[in-house]
Amino acid sequence: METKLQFIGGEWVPALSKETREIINPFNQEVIAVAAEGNEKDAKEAIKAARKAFDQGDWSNTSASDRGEIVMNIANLIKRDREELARLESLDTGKTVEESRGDMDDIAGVFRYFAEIADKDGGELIDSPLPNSNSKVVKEPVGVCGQITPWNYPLLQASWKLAPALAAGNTLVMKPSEITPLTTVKVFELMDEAGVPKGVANLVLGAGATVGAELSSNTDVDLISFTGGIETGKNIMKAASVNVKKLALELGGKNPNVIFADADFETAVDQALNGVFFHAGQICSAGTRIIVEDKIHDQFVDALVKRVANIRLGSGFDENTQMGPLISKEHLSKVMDYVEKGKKEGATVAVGGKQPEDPELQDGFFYLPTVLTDCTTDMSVVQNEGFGPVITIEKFSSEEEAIQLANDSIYGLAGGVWTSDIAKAERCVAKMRMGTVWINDFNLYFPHAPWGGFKQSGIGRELGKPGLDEYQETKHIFHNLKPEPMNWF
Ligand SMILES: NC(=O)c1ccc[n+]([C@@H]2O[C@H](COP(=O)([O-])OP(=O)(O)OC[C@H]3O[C@@H](n4cnc5c(N)ncnc54)[C@H](O)[C@@H]3O)[C@@H](O)[C@H]2O)c1
Ligand SMILES: C[N+](C)(C)CC=O
Repeated sequence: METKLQFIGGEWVPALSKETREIINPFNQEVIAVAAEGNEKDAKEAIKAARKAFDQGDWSNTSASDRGEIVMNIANLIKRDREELARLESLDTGKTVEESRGDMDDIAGVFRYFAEIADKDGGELIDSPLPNSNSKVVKEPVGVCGQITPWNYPLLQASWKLAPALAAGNTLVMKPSEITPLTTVKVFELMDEAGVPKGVANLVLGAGATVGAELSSNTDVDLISFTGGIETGKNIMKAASVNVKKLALELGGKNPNVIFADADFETAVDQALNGVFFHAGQICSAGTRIIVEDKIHDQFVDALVKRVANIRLGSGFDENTQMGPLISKEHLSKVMDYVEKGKKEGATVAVGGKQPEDPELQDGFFYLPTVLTDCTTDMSVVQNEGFGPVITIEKFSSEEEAIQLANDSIYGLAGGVWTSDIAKAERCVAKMRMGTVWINDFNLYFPHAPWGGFKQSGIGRELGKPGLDEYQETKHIFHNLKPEPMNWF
């Protein structure tokens, strides 16, 4: 597949340098596409196009309902091309096609949601302190938005940024992860087909250090929205300070899944697996930190290990496969180092802890689903995000201890509590310092519910009404209907 093009000012163009990058299938390391490799110069061109479209184009003044209609067209085109998009996502990321189909349904739902709320907030009149006056508050687009996405959910994370930015009347430049650009390229074709005007949505492909850094530091960009790792987030935050850009950061997590002895045991075990092993654990909100009540610890570990040992690895295109490979050789080696460090610190490998020996999996970046027991809160495997199929298990003996452990983290993205005691569940979630907390569930997200992190898991929210607010400025307009001199001076 040839994808040597970027989308700038409504035209498909190669990188100015003519450089390209090979896109690799993580299942077998075959080259599946050749993509343009843009750099700072391409990013500057795209920002110029987005600036012009915002300052001189009609998009920001188009009625919100007309913008909503175009965003709805995108949702419908994603539904139309669901299978093609899902297969492309699986080819690029290694995840199962079934998972990718679910992602495409979620993505269409995200565009539909923001299309529907685009025209639902026309502003409000507020009480004025003076007679013969009125005071109103209106929402306006922020301007030119830089949007940077990761490789794990390439199109899903892109949709959480594209849909609200367009619905709110902004123009944008998106940079997908350089290793998984394929579905984002395809969606820019669909946005063009859906009627997004020229220059409004621009796409630059390439590395973070070049394209991403330019988007973060360029003073013509008014907002930067980033999803990715915590260290990259900190760099972007520094770069964005140059013109005090608005900033939205969706960063990592090491998410606690607290299991009390009175939980529905079978369901808690089953959902603990779902909470981690989709996409080989490469999920920001994966429940990789299991904190289980000591009374059921051994029984829980036994049940979990039996199920984990039976997870079927393979090609995402094989319908028997339950878990695909990791994204890259570099990432595989990071996950291996993470587990080795945990072992040195005293964790015990209850299952997994190595690459599979199956000859059919030797060309892919596979790692066995892994459970580490005897974990304590001071260990690096408990504190750091592994971003792989690795669960750490800790024990607790009281509700207070469970909460204390769950909150003992620099992260605050998501967490879960399993119990049949409703009051206990409510007490726990009230104290858990995370942007999303599930009671008797894990890893559920949908367009209406805001998503984002407490603590170092991020700044701001995507999805829900707050996800639209990120892309809007609030303006107060005071109108004096009977101006007269004050004669103060
Ligand atoms: N909170 C969430 O909703 C959420 C969702 C998905 C992924 N994530 C996080 O993403 C991380 C994994 O993704 P990743 O490895 O692609 O992250 P990453 O930080 O390495 O890269 C993310 C994006 O940032 C770009 N980038 C890299 N350096 C840059 C720089 N200096 N300036 C600007 N852009 C730069 C990359 O090219 C890529 O497009 C994990 O930590 C995961 O938890 C968070
Ligand atoms: C936000 N989510 C869960 C869709 C993907 C995180 O990596």
